[in-house]
Amino acid sequence: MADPIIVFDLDGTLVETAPDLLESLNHCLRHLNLDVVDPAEIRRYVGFGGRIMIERACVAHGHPLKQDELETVYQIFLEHYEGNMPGKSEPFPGVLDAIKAFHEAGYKTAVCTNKLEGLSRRLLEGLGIDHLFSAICGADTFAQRKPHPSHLFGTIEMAGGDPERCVMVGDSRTDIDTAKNAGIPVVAVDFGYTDQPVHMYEPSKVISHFDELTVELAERLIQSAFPQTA
Ligand SMILES: O=C(O)COP(=O)(O)O
Ligand SMILES: [Mg+2]
Repeated sequence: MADPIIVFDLDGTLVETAPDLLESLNHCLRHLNLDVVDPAEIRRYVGFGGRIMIERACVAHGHPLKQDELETVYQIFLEHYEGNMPGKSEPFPGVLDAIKAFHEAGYKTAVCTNKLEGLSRRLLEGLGIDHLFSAICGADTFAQRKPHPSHLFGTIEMAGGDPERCVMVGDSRTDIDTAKNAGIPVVAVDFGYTDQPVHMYEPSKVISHFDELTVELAERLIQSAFPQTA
């Protein structure tokens, strides 16, 4: 039988990656002779993958990129980002304790991210935490990416999880929309990367620290989303 499962977004939810994304994005902006982005600004551009982050930053800095220029800059970004991994990135406070408590309660955990799968694996391996996840699924793992629900459903299936005993945890509108599109309850962290405060996107619950992400909370959310599974 499939196990209950918690599916985590990566950037801004599981791992604080902004300092390294910032360095690699600014490496690209310098290459284009554009002004660099500051730590607060980059938080508005993350959530849809690296290409869109670069695109948004360049538009904001008065230099919209043509498709071929974007591809070139994206390759520069990937090379720089991958070459510096795991850099200053680290898991958010309390998340590893929360994962441990879920494992002890019989839950699986998995990652569903709009980062490329290879980069995601490399980052989690670099941090020594890849073994915690039964599946690590990126923007290029399936035909569709978040906010398409098949990215989340595919992750759950690959992990051996039960889609009717699942909670998604994310930091952005993309994650909240993904979970809603899949009919799965979603916990939003309020310390990640988003253009608007996450409560505006009406997740099932907002938390400010992972000590609030308890097995009891997950069970309550699952029970109200899927009363028949209780
Ligand atoms: O890198 C991004 O833009 C998004 O990554 P995430 O889906 O893990 O937040
Ligand atoms: Mg995120």
